[in-house]
Amino acid sequence: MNLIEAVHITKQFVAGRDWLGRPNKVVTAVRDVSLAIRPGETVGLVGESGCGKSTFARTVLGLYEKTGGQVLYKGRDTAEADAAKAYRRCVQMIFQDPYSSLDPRMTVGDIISEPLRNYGLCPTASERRKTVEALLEMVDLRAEAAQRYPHEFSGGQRQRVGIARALALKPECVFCDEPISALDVSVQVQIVNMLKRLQQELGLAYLFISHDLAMVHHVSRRIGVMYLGRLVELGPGGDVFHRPLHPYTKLLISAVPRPDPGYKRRVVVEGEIPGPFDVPSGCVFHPRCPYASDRCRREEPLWRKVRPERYVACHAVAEEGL
Ligand SMILES: Nc1ncnc2c1ncn2[C@@H]1O[C@H](COP(=O)(O)OP(=O)(O)OP(=O)(O)O)[C@@H](O)[C@H]1O
Repeated sequence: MNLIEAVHITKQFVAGRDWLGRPNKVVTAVRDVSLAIRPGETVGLVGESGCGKSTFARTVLGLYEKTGGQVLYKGRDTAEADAAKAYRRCVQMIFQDPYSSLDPRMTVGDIISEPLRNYGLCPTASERRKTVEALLEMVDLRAEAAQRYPHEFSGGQRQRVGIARALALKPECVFCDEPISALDVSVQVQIVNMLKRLQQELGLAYLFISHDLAMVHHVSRRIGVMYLGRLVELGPGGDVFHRPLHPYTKLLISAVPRPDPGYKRRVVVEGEIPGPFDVPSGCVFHPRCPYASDRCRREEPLWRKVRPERYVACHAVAEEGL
């Protein structure tokens, strides 16, 4: 059974109001995205900045109210109070910026134990101290770190504190929103390896969000590719990375740096992402797509299963019968 299933999730933001305060300008940050996460697996979500990755994660988590769709937790609709309560504990999030996501006025011990206090777990101070120590050890920080403040730590150490806090409630799934992009490359490797170790030890599932397709490929069992709020491709990680179907995924892969100095980057498609207020008709990717036909300009492609576990929304792929 799926641990979490996002079904047809849509999220719109009000971006302008008329003189009576009525919304007259709306941004659709996420449109009709369905994605399931199974117990213990990592699903990567990739796409350029502004394509709606963070909004999707925050909406599925319940940090943003959804405009449409359903979130199921172990098959139960999280609109129901009981399922919602269990779900809130089961899924936690770690954020991109370890500098701003931790309250600078709180000690690391208080930051990590705050969720325990909010849920009435570990009622005594000594129980909380022991739990905090165990959590610090899990993320390779020393017990003394609990008495110190976030500014006394490096970026990588602060991200470890964020991870320890996310683990405090023993979640089954952690949404990792660009968890390493603010860190130095050597620290990125350490954090990714630690996330993998924690996954093994604790049986965690991850939704791993990044604009870096190579990194997403490195950590994920399955990869979803987003463009302008839509999911355009989904499949097993190796398949999406080595045999992409959607022209946009091919564009992302052509942009992945190669270690070979003789390698010439093959730019498959060019052009800027349209703004959220001038979303193209038909397939939203058609202005940048080298395979675009009249049909792509007119008709939005359907989300199609092309083989087991493999989905894509593209007229060209459908017509070639892949
Ligand atoms: N609170 C908000 N109010 C209005 N528009 C928003 C809000 N949050 C996000 N958006 C818009 O929704 C779209 C998707 O943004 P989102 O941050 O989810 O993308 P992203 O893929 O996570 O990009 P990044 O990696 O830069 O965070 C963008 O057009 C953004 O401007």
